[in-house]
Amino acid sequence: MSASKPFPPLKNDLILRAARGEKTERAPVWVMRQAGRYLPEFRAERVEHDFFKICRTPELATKVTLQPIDRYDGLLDASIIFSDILVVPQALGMTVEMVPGKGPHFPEPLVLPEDISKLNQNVDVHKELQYVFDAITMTRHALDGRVPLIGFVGAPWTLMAYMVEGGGSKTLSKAKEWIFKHPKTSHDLLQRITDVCVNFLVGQVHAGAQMLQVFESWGGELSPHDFELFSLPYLAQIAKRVKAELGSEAVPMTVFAKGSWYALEQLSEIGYEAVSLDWTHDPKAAKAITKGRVTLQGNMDPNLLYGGDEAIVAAVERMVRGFGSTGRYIANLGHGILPSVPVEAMGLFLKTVHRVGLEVAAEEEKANKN
Ligand SMILES: Cc1c2[nH]c(c1CCC(=O)O)Cc1[nH]c(c(CCC(=O)O)c1C)Cc1[nH]c(c(CCC(=O)O)c1C)Cc1[nH]c(c(C)c1CCC(=O)O)C2
Repeated sequence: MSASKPFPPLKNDLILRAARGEKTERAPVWVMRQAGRYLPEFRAERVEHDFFKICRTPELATKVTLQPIDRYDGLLDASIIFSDILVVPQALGMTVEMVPGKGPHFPEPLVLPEDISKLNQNVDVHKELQYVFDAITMTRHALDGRVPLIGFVGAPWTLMAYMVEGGGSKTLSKAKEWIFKHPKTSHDLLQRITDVCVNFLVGQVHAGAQMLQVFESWGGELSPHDFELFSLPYLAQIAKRVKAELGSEAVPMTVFAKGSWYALEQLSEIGYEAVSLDWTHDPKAAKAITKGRVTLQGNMDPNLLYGGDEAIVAAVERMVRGFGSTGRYIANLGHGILPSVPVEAMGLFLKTVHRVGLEVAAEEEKANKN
């Protein structure tokens, strides 16, 4: 697979325009974890293949990335490459298993500060993560220009937390012990993860990714003070360095710091075109804080997809009317879609975003003429 063969022309660039702050005919929409277990066709692949086998096999990653695009034909305005944030700890030399029903598991997490010496030095992303680049290039061709392809990484604090906790955790007490007791080693570790993230994102764009998202899924576990010390500087560094390295090839970047509502203003000032919001933000309040500096993405509570048709429609109305439809807005959920959501509920969410988005766009145009 080579990135040198030209990619098919893009037929739908709504999300790229929305991210760059250009006017759109309606708000674009996609959903975090749109390829995943709520789709029966994804579960069928998982019966056959281990999770990381799918990630590591470009044909399989391409196939599942396209599953939601095909099923919700014409309703999704972006695809996101099928992979996981935990491929970066793997590239750093750690073993990560995906245990069905339990989630990620690291048999040998980082326990003592000196354990970071066991991690690979100077990670060559082309050696360790070439399979992601190949999957991106293959998917970009297979998409045939239907929608843009998003690449992603986990943010350094979230990845460090997994590497120290050894998996999910309710309290993050081990990772927090590190930052409080061993701040210097923690910063060393965060910097090493950042360096890999930067090279990995640059490589994803060279392979064909048209937009990038950084997932700080555990941002909200930090106090505002600790977020400013252990998350924000690395998020800022990633945006700055990726853009500098890509130069004229730079693509729009989104930051999603789940739970870090207190940092919205700062997140809108560190070089990302878009900030993704969880459902604890009120749309109008978030717009007032960010003052049009960035595109906002989100933010319906994913659990509303269990709430029945009426609740879904009402929530989409509130969301799209709150954010507006034609400027600096990308519709999404406030976090990943949950595994037991009915496929019809996702369909209704997407259709309603389109319908309300077009209605609001027409109203906005009328208001602008008056
Ligand atoms: C924290 C995080 C992870 N992975 C990811 C995050 C950040 C987003 C978030 O906050 O949810 C990101 C991610 N994970 C996955 C994608 C693929 C693209 C997409 O969004 O469709 C993306 C973008 C696939 C996946 N990643 C995972 C699955 C399910 C695994 C399976 O099939 O067994 C999928 C489809 C596994 C995973 N991977 C991770 C966890 C905690 C789990 C287990 C929880 C769960 O099972 O949902 C780590």
